[in-house]
Amino acid sequence: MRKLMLMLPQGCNPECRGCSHRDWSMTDSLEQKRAFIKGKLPEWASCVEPVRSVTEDKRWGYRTKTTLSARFNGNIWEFGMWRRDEFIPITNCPVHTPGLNKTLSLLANSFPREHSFALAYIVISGAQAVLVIKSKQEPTLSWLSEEVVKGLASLGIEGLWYHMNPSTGRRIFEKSGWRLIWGKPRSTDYNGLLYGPAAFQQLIPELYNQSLLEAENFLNPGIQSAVIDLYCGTGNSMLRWANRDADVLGIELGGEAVECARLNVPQAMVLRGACRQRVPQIADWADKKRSQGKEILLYVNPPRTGLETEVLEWITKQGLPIRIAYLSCSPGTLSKNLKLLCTNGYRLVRCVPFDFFPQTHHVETLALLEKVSADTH
Ligand SMILES: C[S@@+](CC[C@H](N)C(=O)[O-])C[C@H]1O[C@@H](n2cnc3c(N)ncnc32)[C@H](O)[C@@H]1O
Repeated sequence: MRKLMLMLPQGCNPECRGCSHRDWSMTDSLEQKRAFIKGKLPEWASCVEPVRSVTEDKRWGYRTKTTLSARFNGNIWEFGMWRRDEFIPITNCPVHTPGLNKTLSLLANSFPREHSFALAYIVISGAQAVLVIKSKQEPTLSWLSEEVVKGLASLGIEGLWYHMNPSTGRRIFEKSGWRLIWGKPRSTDYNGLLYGPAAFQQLIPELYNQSLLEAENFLNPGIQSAVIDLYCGTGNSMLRWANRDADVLGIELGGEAVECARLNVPQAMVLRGACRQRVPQIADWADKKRSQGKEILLYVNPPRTGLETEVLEWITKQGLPIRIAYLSCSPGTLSKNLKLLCTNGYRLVRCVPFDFFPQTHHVETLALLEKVSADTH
């Protein structure tokens, strides 16, 4: 595909590989994303709708969360990413919100200027900031002056954590080793739901809510429905089903997300664990709801690895969900999962891509499926 090359915006480090569409026009980027999905889903290419995005002015400065490596270069603290042995500093990233960049700069200028402050990563998620320390020993707090705290608060930060993780590597967060060093442990997201420093959160509320609305319109839950929400996070989707008086079961692996989801959607039953391990409970719950005369609906939003084999087996063998909304961040695993679902009683009705990560090659896809006929299974 021929594409128009644009100038990089101010602050963008040409060495950074984070945004491979950053010098493409919006039209080129969205066309490439749609073509990429069609290429991954050739059987359903005609179902793939144009990619929904936000207006040009909202395609920069949208990231309210980031995870960056940290290093002390002998003089100052820097945040960025490692490529093999080379450190690529990211100081004023144009896809970050200005507030996020200011928070990073304030913290970098406040930390003790010494290698013994064993900071490995900084993770900022909305109003919660985590300093991941590659040591068992908690570092000094002498740097956290009233002035720093005031500065953080003025930038919208509400909770600051040390996370002691001596073995931190690719896996940044462990279950233990968390200590809130300032502020409060939970904040409220754009939809009014509680979240903590480790929970997953989608960016660009306008688009995310559009994807939830599409799923809601398709699933059409009501008092007659029982909705199974897999990989439910803090409960943004579950709240929609519960608000329409459906019975709701959510499954989520992250402890903090489960804790928040239970508070955010008290009407729902939320189980903690990997979905594959919760299949027996999912099956029991669905059978019970069926015997009460409820229709079964399914909403899934798994990580890149897609639906687990055990979950797919339950769906295809029992065939209980009459409609499925599947929000996927990986067209590759979506394609594999769709092949199985569509040769086992389901039909893809629509495929709506969303540009949740402008400037990058990433694209999210909402696949809407219905059961072919009630007596297929
Ligand atoms: C793409 S996020 C979606 C979260 C939520 N649906 C939302 O929109 O905010 C995937 C979620 O699945 C959780 N997760 C990852 N592996 C899981 C598994 N095997 N079983 C259940 N949840 C899992 C993650 O903790 C994360 O919250």
